[in-house]
Amino acid sequence: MTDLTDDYSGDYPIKVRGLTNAFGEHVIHEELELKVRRGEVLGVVGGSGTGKSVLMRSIIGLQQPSSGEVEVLGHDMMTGGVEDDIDIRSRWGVLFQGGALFSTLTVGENVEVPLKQFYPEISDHLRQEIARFKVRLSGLPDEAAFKFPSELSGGMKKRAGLARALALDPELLFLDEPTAGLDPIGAAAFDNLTRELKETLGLTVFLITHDLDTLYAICDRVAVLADKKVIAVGTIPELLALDHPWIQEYFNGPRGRAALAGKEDPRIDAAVEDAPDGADAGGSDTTREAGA
Ligand SMILES: Nc1ncnc2c1ncn2[C@@H]1O[C@H](COP(=O)(O)OP(=O)(O)OP(=O)(O)O)[C@@H](O)[C@H]1O
Repeated sequence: MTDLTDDYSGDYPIKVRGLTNAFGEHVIHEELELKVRRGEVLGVVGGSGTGKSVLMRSIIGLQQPSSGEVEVLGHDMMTGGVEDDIDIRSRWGVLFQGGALFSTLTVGENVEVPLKQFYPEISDHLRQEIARFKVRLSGLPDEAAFKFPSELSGGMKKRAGLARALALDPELLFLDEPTAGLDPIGAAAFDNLTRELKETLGLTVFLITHDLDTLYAICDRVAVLADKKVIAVGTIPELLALDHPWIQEYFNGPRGRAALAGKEDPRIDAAVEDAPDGADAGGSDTTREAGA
């Protein structure tokens, strides 16, 4: 892996070393390396099927890798004990693709689920109050707490999923394609919310996305998955300087350029100017639907 920014002296709440994942003969990751910095929003990009979700599942212990090391908040996810595992799971929140809300529970009750699981001693009243606070924190109106997922718009469902991910005051937040399926205004609002929560709550965010606007708007660095590995991790200007065909096509192709339009970051402008040739500069498209 090429880590393009080596001027960092802080700690890494997520460390992945030599990770290999395979389903039968199908090798998804081979000796993958990744380190996530404390307090950053790390965007994770890559073509469809490159294993972004499998990587996230490996980090949070939902996927048993074939080999390698995964360390989260100092905890070895491969060999840690059950008690430790339970403790560590209360220190992160996850927003899965599609929200993964329980359809028979209201939004408030969905947010209460992890509170009940990890803090059964909390009174019903306090638990409900905490859940309603998380619902508001996620930008939903108070009354949304009493609605069922089927009564919510796609954007509201994402926010409800976010409220549940924030239930336990996590240090780490995992977001799997949080803006997929949202209209551009809803997606931009979700981006802003993510950034605001990251800054006010001091979160470290692992964010899988195909959404170039999200990358430009809120990601401190971006990790690129290809060839079964994280081929590079760095800021967008740093990635743009690399002569890798997928990276060039992704960031410097028509959708990448459209996402860039309107951004006033001289570092990015300079990087585009200096980027190796080869990207298709023609055409235009809706950047919020940008796929890989
Ligand atoms: N439980 C599983 N059993 C078998 N194969 C799986 C399983 N989970 C994922 N895969 C395969 O692993 C590969 C990577 O899947 P993954 O969902 O991580 O891709 P992704 O990069 O997140 O894709 P997308 O951007 O389309 O969401 C795919 O080929 C997928 O079919």
